Amino acid sequence: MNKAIEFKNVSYTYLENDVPALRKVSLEVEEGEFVGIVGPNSSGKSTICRAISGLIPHSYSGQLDGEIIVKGYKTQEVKTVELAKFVGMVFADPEAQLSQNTVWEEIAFGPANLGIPKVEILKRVEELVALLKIEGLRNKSPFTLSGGEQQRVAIASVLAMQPDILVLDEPTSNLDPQGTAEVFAAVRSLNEEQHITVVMVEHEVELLAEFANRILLMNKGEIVLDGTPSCVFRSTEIVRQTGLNVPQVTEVIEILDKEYNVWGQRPYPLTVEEAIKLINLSR
Ligand SMILES: Nc1ncnc2c1ncn2[C@@H]1O[C@H](COP(=O)(O)OP(=O)(O)OP(=O)(O)O)[C@@H](O)[C@H]1O
Repeated sequence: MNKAIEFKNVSYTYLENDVPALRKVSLEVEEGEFVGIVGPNSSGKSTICRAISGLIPHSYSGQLDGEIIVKGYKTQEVKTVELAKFVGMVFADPEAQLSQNTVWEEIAFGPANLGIPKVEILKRVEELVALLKIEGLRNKSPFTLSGGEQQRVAIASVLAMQPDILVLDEPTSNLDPQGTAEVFAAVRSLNEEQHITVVMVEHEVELLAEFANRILLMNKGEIVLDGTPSCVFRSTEIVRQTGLNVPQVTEVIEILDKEYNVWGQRPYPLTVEEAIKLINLSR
């Protein structure tokens, strides 16, 4: 397995801020992983995303120590336009990422700026509208779409640059449940079928528990837990100490177990499906 992202002892303090946003963070992400980042407000989640995409240090002022290596390149030494060929970044507000008259032009915009030949751009746009299930929206204005559709267009326009790594910073925080489900389904298929490495900051712990294969729990600029969703969300005490909730199913089973000792040696489930499976297995 090749490393997609490496943080070696990374600390970062924004200019005019006394408190470091990242404190000696070390991290290795292999190609093809789907990493979910959770943590309370101000714990450093967005800062990690900015550091992966090179916005830190290139577009933010502050003190960066340690080394960040993306696809073998030290981000400190490579311009953000160069890094954009490896890393695509999607933000919370889909509308703010859109600028063109039609969905087609929106997706073609990035590669056209890079001077990619028109035939290649055509091919990429057609592949992406199919992949993100937005074929019917090609000629529509991005500004007339639903939040979920807009976010999928934003993801498609980032993917048009063919990055190996997709970083999403709370991509569903402005979306309704339907839009959230659309974005998660799209990201899962990009990860599983296109083998794109995914790093996703998300408040929806239930969905991350189901979709990600690794969770980082951040608190006060540090990674306090790093493991499979099952390993992280079953560390209920540590998760709660940071002020976060564990998935609701896990919480209910834990309460029942503590009160009535009904769960035995089985691991606490993270999803309803898992709970039903574990209950059926023990019948
Ligand atoms: N542009 C900035 N300038 C100065 N300080 C910043 C900036 N962005 C973030 N910070 C500070 O860095 C720390 C970490 O912020 P960050 O946005 O990475 O946290 P977060 O976990 O993403 O929070 P949230 O969940 O609220 O978005 C916070 O103390 C925050 O105030």
